[in-house]
Amino acid sequence: VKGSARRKLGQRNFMEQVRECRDNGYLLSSRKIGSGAFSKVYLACATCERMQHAKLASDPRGKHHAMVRWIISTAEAPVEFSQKFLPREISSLNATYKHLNVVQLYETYQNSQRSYLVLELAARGDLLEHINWVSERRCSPGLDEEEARRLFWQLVSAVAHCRSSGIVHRDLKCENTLLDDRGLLKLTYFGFASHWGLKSSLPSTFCGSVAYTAPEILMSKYNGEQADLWSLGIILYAMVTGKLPFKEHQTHRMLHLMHHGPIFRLGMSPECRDLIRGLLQLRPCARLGLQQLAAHCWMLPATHALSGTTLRMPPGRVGALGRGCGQVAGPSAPLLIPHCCQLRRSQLSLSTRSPAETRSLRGGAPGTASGPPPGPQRPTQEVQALPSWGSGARGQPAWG
Ligand SMILES: Nc1ncnc2c1ncn2[C@@H]1O[C@H](COP(=O)(O)OP(=O)(O)OP(=O)(O)O)[C@@H](O)[C@H]1O
Repeated sequence: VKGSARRKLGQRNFMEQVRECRDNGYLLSSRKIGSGAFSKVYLACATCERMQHAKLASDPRGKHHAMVRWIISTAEAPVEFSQKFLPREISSLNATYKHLNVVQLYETYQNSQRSYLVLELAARGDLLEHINWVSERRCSPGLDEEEARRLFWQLVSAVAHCRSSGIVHRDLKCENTLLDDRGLLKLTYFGFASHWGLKSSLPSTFCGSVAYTAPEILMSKYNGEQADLWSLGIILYAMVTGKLPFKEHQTHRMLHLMHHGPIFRLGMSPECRDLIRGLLQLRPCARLGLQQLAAHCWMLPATHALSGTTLRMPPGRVGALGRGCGQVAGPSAPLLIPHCCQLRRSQLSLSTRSPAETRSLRGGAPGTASGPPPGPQRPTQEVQALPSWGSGARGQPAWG
């Protein structure tokens, strides 16, 4: 009886959401893409009238038909979530709008019960799923360096764009980078992001997931920008090895591992090792800066492989010169960023795992799914090489 009452309530809520969406110009599909602790993500499309909305009409990809609708039951969410993280997410996505590698937020609206976010659809799961799936298919952990370079380049480009928009992400990890149906990487989840100039440059809260967290944050000496560079190093290592470089639950053991540096597998190119080492420097000021990272010799083939637009780095954000084999561009030198990536299909047989399977990969956190995501069926047995072993579903923060 309890179960059927809950089902009825669920149906009534869903019908309310359908109505609220229609009133706001969106048709909600019954297909749930996934759910979080306080959210449900559904596929939706805009009505013709809604399509005239400025942001939808100027979608950089011109792909208007598919988008996700993130519905957050504000009534059920804790105050901290609805008053702190959600507004942060929205303002960061607004600030970083119009970059090919950052998830686009088209619109938001809310009532007393719910907040609705209309987001660009990234239909192919996250980077973690992709790495695990490719590893399984290749029977060898990690992506090949060419593919890793192409994806990493897009991530660096997204991070550089965020910086030039005044946003420091502070929770960079494989699970927070999604892939769309063209295999383009989309940075998302800005709930822990900080804006330059709003407060002091040192964030006061510990954000993110331990496995991707920089040592200075574990030691309570914060600097969001340089910590993001550490996380980029962890992500690159994860891409090319299919593993996390440092895996310990206790902070002091984690710091001990970090102190010894990452262990590289045979076969990894010296350039790639050099880049990872440059990012995984214990001292934040010794870490490669974004400009140096983008100009590093391991990254350079990506600039040839991708047709590009130019991106100027924010002034005064250039790190120390001359690390490793990276060639340092001048402070105002434009960086090539991917404009339209010519990615090979064979390299982009991305995840079509259902959210339920995704959850099991992420450590069995709660989440439901109704219906598989689009694309060909994939084996359900996944390599669990890269558990998201931080502190929660998608690495809920370990609050200090
Ligand atoms: N723009 C998007 N395109 C496609 N799928 C998305 C998009 N945004 C979120 N999702 C998927 O929807 C699911 C739920 O995401 P959501 O952000 O609501 O919760 P979560 O962050 O995964 O969980 P929690 O909030 O509990 O940490 C995830 O599996 C995520 O991959």
